[in-house]
Amino acid sequence: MKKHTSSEAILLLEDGTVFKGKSLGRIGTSGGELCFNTGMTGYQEIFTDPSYYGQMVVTTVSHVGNYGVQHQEVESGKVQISGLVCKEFSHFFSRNTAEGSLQDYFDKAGVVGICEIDTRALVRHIRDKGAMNAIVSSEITDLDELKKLLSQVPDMDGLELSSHVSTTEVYDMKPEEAKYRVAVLDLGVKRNSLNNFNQRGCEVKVFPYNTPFEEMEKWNPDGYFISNGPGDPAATNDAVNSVKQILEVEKPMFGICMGHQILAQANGISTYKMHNGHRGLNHPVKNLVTGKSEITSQNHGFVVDAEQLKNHPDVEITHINLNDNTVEGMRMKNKPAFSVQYHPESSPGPHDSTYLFDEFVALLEKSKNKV
Ligand SMILES: NC(=O)CC[C@H](N)C(=O)O
Repeated sequence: MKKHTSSEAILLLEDGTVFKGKSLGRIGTSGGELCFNTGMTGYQEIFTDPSYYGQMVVTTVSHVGNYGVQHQEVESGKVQISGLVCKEFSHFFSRNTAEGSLQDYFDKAGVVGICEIDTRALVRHIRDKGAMNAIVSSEITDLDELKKLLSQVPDMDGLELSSHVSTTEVYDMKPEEAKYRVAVLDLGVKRNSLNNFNQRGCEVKVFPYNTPFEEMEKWNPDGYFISNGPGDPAATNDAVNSVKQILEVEKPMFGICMGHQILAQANGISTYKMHNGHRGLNHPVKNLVTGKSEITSQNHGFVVDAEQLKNHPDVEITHINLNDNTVEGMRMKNKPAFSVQYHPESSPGPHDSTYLFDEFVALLEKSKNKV
């Protein structure tokens, strides 16, 4: 294996804080919103999750890259993060089934990153000060020049990003025996959500983020899935309009993460940006319907307003986060529509919450029998 030689790299935060380290991935410059993920494993799934588009990921696990990469461990067709910030970046990998190194993978994908920095100090800093933009460079050392480039990185608040990651063509994924048809509004869908539907006998047709409701309804689906995705849910107007129309026909609807936030918006409930998002694989959530707790995979920076939800006549809270009591799930009282803020498809993460896919399929079955 050839030895990789890293050059110096700089990470500059919006508040002027500077971290110096070594380069990883492609030599270059890249900016985005800095966010940290506390997961201990599953880096390739995280880096290819479209919800991270426009964000630079700080990993709190200290070693990244040591088990290489594999083509089937992706959540979309490409690497989506705008940069990686970590402590130890391993240029060598040891796993029998690995197909290559993370370094080569990033180099090919054009991902710029920085390693050998004190990620504990960095995470404490953004945990206290809140989410902020940053720029990483392994080619520019002049801080004034970097500051200028950083000021051009857009603010996540108010930013529409689904159009950058959604499919442009409608496509279909069919299990051997398909019993139900699920139309997917792709705001940045993760592959494992689609797999979970296929595993339960659902054929899925995936539509671009701005597909009008009538277009999807022409396929005559049994139900709708509103996917996860990057950016500010308040800036994703087309999806909110489609969801309002889906609610009118009263077909089963399931939303995950961005899809959950869009369902809230469609009911006139607002979302807001959190001081720090939830990103990791061990977030405790309580299901208020069953009283059971589950350990969940999470990745979000926005959240649904709990007070507005509590006072809404048609919607109720079904799940809450046990760390900070934020809303983690809701359902409509008189319509077959529900959603969660976290990731039951996990990948990576624990599988405590896959029962939600079963509950959706039960709704599909019930609504089929009604017709
Ligand atoms: N994973 C997601 O769907 C994230 C939703 C939204 N972009 C947020 O950050 O809250």
